[in-house]
Amino acid sequence: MKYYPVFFDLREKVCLVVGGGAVSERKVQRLLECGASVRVVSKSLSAGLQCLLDQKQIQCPAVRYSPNCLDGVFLVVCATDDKAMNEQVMRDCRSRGIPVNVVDDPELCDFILPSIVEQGDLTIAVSTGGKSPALAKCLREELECRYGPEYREMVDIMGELRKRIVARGRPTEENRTLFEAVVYSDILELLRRGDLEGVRVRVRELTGEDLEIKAT
Ligand SMILES: C[C@@]1(CC(=O)O)c2cc3[nH]c(cc4nc(cc5[nH]c(cc(n2)[C@H]1CCC(=O)O)[C@@](C)(CC(=O)O)[C@@H]5CCC(=O)O)C(CC(=O)O)=C4CCC(=O)O)c(CCC(=O)O)c3CC(=O)O
Ligand SMILES: NC(=O)C1=CN([C@@H]2O[C@H](COP(=O)(O)OP(=O)(O)OC[C@H]3O[C@@H](n4cnc5c(N)ncnc54)[C@H](O)[C@@H]3O)[C@@H](O)[C@H]2O)C=CC1
Repeated sequence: MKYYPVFFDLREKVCLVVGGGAVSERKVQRLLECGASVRVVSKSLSAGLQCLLDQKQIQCPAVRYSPNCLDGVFLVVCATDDKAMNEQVMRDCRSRGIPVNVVDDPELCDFILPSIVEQGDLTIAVSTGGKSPALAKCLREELECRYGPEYREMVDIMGELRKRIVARGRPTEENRTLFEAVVYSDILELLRRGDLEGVRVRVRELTGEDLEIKAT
């Protein structure tokens, strides 16, 4: 069994979460962070979900699930503790071609969710192919220590440099050599030390670009 890892752009897309407990709340939080428009259908809501509803950050169009809850929905996460309900949601999604995650049953899932480390626009996703969420979480905690805020700054620097260097219109091979020189330089170390002037000097030496380096 091999999963296909992808990064979806969920902005403005409607995502449905069925169930309103602690697990749903975690999934809803992540969907909101990614800019999704989140609908929750559940017999009850956790305190956190109720709060999101009061703040109009989520919609709760129904208390009882029915197949028309799937109208206009891009993807579904099903997190009830009712196995029959989970199976029904999965079948309805299948027949409409909507990808579904059933949290307590990988066999019913079209996709599973990884454990995630984020530093700005850097995302490191860990999956054990569904074998051990506890191990995925443990690795995530380790990676969080290893990949600190300097990576957020590094990604921003690389993003800006890439824009400028690609705009020069030179061959890809030449650009790649430049990007690699920056990535493998001591810039990460300088960022860790907070030596922003040092970073600016090094970027200029390596690429000829004069970037304004801001602490984030
Ligand atoms: C297959 C998958 C489907 C999916 O949900 O997408 C799935 C399934 C199940 N999880 C279960 C339990 C737990 N899940 C967690 C935590 C997380 N689970 C997540 C993902 C996934 N969980 C997918 C596979 C990911 C992979 O490939 O590794 C994470 C990574 C992401 C997220 O949920 O957003 C998130 C960590 C977030 C973080 O970094 O903190 C913890 C730990 C804790 O809560 O402390 C426990 C208790 C400890 C344990 O059991 O390991 C159970 C048994 C339920 C029961 O006992 O009845 C099942 C069902 C089964 O395995 O059959
Ligand atoms: N994948 C994961 O990360 C994990 C999965 N689980 C599993 O996820 C499931 C949910 O866990 P919790 O959120 O802790 O449970 P919970 O009991 O707090 O929440 C279940 C929610 O589903 C709603 N619900 C139940 N039947 C429903 C129906 N027919 N229609 C609509 N809503 C309905 C309930 O009102 C409640 O809001 C459990 O089955 C648990 O075994 C548990 C831990 C981690």
